Amino acid sequence: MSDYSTAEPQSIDAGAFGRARRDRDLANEAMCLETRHLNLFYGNKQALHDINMQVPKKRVTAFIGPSGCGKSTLLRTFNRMNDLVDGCRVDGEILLDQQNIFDRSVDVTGLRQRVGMVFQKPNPFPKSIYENVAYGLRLQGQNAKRVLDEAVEESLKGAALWDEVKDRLHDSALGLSGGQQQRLVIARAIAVQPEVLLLDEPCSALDPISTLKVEELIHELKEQFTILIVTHNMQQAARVSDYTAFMYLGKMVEYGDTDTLFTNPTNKQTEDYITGRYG
Ligand SMILES: Nc1ncnc2c1ncn2[C@@H]1O[C@H](COP(=O)(O)OP(=O)(O)OP(=O)(O)O)[C@@H](O)[C@H]1O
Repeated sequence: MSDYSTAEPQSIDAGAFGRARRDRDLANEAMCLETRHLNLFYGNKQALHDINMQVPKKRVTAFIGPSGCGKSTLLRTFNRMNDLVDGCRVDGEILLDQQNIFDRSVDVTGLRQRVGMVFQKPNPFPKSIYENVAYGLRLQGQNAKRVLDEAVEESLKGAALWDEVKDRLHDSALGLSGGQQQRLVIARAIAVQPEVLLLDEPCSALDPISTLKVEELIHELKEQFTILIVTHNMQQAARVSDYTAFMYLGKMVEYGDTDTLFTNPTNKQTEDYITGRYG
């Protein structure tokens, strides 16, 4: 039975998560990703300082912290999106299933298929709904109609969008609402069957109802994928995640089970932030 309820928590106190407590323990998890002494620099400016964390498989891990603390930078490092930023330099390691993603032998396009990403603002291509979802598979050389039809249907079902679009698959994706576009982008990401999904504030451009749908979707997707989410919204982090990392000034201040971090943080900075005393 799902432990997820859509009720809005009144505050971040014990029992106010809008869901049952999960009380996860990293010691009992199989790991998907691990960072080791990860430092990142934009030119001379260091944006990440000695990040060491393990990200468990098929769980939701949330990154929270004040603006500019490095949440998005860290998220983008997991599929080397920062390679595209001029002057950006990384040292340390990130292991994906025990292989360092910075190894020369790693094919970055392949890495980004294994580690898919969804951004804040829905970014469907100016193509049909069908072609948006089929895009990654076509890039891999898959053009068999039967295979694509099946993958498009499965992915749209997986993104909880199929019922809303099944009769208009060949219409432009740009005609969908913002919330539908974000679920389409998620369908596009899962069509290539990644292991990991990186979600960078996926709900911040959405209305409350679409936000709820995406949150419910995240809960379903973790059956299949390892999910990392950056969010500004602490209630959202508390609702959707199993584990939470609190970052401050490029450092990981506290990381662990979401229930514990929000109800009994070990660090004073974490406590100040989650109780709104930060600033
Ligand atoms: N492309 C870039 N070039 C130079 N500095 C950058 C770049 N991107 C981010 N930074 C800097 O790195 C630091 C971390 O930024 P980042 O966007 O990762 O933080 P964030 O926690 O995600 O912030 P927000 O919540 O506001 O999105 C900030 O000081 C930011 O100004």
